[in-house]
Amino acid sequence: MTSSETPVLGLSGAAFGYDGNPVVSGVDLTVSRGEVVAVLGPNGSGKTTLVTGLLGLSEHLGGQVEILGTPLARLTDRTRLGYVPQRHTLGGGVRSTVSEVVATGLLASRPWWRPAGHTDRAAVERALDAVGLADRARFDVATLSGGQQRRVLIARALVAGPEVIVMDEPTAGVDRASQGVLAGVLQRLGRGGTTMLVVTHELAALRGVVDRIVEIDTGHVTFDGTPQAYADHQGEQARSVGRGAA
Ligand SMILES: Nc1ncnc2c1ncn2[C@@H]1O[C@H](COP(=O)(O)OP(=O)(O)OP(=O)(O)O)[C@@H](O)[C@H]1O
Repeated sequence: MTSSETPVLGLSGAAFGYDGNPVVSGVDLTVSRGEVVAVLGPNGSGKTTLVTGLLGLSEHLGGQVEILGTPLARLTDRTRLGYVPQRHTLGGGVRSTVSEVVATGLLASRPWWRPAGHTDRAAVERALDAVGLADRARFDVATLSGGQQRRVLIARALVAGPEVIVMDEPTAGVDRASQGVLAGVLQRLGRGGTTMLVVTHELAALRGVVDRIVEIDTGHVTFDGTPQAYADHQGEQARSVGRGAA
């Protein structure tokens, strides 16, 4: 058990990368229960490497990383983290209903020999309800729009009841109206107390949803604070560039 004061994520001097080579390093980051944190930064700065490192999908190459009070290397129950991967929709190759896709999010927590029961079906219904797709449960996923498919993937990440959800660009590549719907889904989850770490290039789409911004540039954290402080920081940077050009 973790107490409510135990940070959901606690990183100190953390480094993550590939094949032994760090891409992000020196990351100090503490995320408390219920926080909704946007991770911003230029292309290739290491945002995905950082968040996938928390999921054990990129290599942890240094520093301390604790998830819900447990060192990353000792975290055996991966269902405590939910993950919505980057640029992912559900193509037409696989014929599955929306419910079936969401139910795959329960596979890690259910022994293979136990068929889905009432509790599992109720969890799928709750997750679909949370993303506003309860009425699409029996639809073939391939018939859904890109934005709706993202919501199916969010439901899949939610269904096992994770304590933190990591999302990699959930609003990228969908039209503005769908971005608004997705932002509404994230806002409801955030208000319900779900801790989220959201990599995004589209901060405007998530205005009012995130309560903290972490900026990564060339593998290092270059800002960590509130959206208002970030706006001030950007204004200050723009002014100093202007002064340099004058
Ligand atoms: N699987 C991998 N193996 C080796 N290097 C990788 C791998 N994935 C990413 N990289 C490298 O790590 C660096 C950071 O990539 P990363 O995807 O973390 O950045 P990002 O900030 O998420 O970028 P974007 O905004 O474009 O998604 C890049 O130089 C990239 O080429």
